[in-house]
Amino acid sequence: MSDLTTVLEVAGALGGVGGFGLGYAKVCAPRVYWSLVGLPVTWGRFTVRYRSTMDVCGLTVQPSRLRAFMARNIARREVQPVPPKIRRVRGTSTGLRVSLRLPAGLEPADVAAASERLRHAWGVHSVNVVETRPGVVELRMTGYDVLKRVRMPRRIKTGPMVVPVALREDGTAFVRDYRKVPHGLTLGANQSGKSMYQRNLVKGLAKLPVGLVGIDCKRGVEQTAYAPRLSALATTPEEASRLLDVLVEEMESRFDLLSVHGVSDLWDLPESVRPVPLVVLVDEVAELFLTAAKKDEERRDRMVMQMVRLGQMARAIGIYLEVCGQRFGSELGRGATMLRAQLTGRVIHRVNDKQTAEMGLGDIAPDAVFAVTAIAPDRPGIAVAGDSSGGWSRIRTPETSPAEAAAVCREYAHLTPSLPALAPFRPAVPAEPASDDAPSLIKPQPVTD
Ligand SMILES: Nc1ncnc2c1ncn2[C@@H]1O[C@H](COP(=O)(O)OP(=O)(O)OP(=O)(O)O)[C@@H](O)[C@H]1O
Repeated sequence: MSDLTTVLEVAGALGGVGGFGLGYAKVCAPRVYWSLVGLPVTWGRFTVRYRSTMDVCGLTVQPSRLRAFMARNIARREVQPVPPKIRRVRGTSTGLRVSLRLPAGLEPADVAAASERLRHAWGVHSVNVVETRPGVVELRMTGYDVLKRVRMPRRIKTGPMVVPVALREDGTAFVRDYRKVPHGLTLGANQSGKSMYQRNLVKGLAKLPVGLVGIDCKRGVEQTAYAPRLSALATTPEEASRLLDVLVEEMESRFDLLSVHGVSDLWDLPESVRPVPLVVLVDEVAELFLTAAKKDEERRDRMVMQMVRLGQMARAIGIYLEVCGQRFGSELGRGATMLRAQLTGRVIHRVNDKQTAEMGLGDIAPDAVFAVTAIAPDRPGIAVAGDSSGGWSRIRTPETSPAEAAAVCREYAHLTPSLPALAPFRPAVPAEPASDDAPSLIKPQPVTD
């Protein structure tokens, strides 16, 4: 009897420790908890309840006459409504992916409309529906809130101008693919996470063979730290205006090069003559539009016109715009909405009013405006990313400190291209912070080629 009691006591203790361990893992290591407990349970629940869930969620169709006829003659049983056919079920470290072939009569929008009901039925955190091919959708379920503590997936599709920046709420990576969506706009109120987003972007871009050009008219407070990796930096509207003129000249000379080689796109040029792609990072865009005196208006108008020209034509010659600000509407002045229309890669953080959310997404993904207004103030970094296809998703960047981004820029400084036209704008490089002393500035070496 005492042996049995001991065994029960040990089993109880182990159970308690195990239960505590699982409870701890659920809160502090949700990925581990999901892999050990959530995934098998959800997979089982999905398998057992699939047909009935699809039925009650209105995701079944009446069988075809032929099927009904065959069923009557062969099986002699009542014919059931038909749910989408399961093609593949795959567990991931964040959730469960199910690929479904839709029967005639169901469309992806029907499944998307039922995603909230499916989420409750299978007890998962979220269900996102993505059309992967005509007639095939993928249900991307997440077992826990992956945006709470962001960890980027280990395997991410890369490409010559592809930068992983953030995590989507379905557990996949959100990437900026400049060849697909050449120009981007990031909006958000104070403390919404714009700088963190830019930091992640710069950290990714710094590792690619591209030239980075900074325009930061807040006296360079954000972008000076990236100096080792910047080919040019403008910190005042006057400098920005001159830099934009140079970029437009660069664009024109690149077009001449394309015409000499009889191609219409930078990426069609032979590698030996292909100029390096440039990403122009504009921080706090409103600073470029604001004018204190009448005499500044002419410069402002010219600057906006140059940016609109770059927005309209520079994709073909590999110059991409990445603009960031708090608001971007017609109140900024002439040309603002024309420029905004060119910036189709939109990332909108928490904003102060619905009107700003509409400025950001109303023209390209109107369904996403509500999602922006619903971003909670206590979750900085959450944003809604939309593009001109009308699709959108909720994203969040991993936390990256300014020191981390600056360190990556220093590490990849050797990739900074020497562009003679931009040499006058090459920023001074802050010395590596060795102590708590204020960083000193080292003047850049003159560009020789
Ligand atoms: N992805 C994120 N995850 C966690 N915390 C974040 C994230 N993004 C931003 N934050 C936090 O939110 C705060 C504000 O972020 P950030 O400075 O990027 O905002 P901002 O929009 O650039 O603000 P401002 O316009 O005032 O400069 C910071 O304390 C930052 O650590």
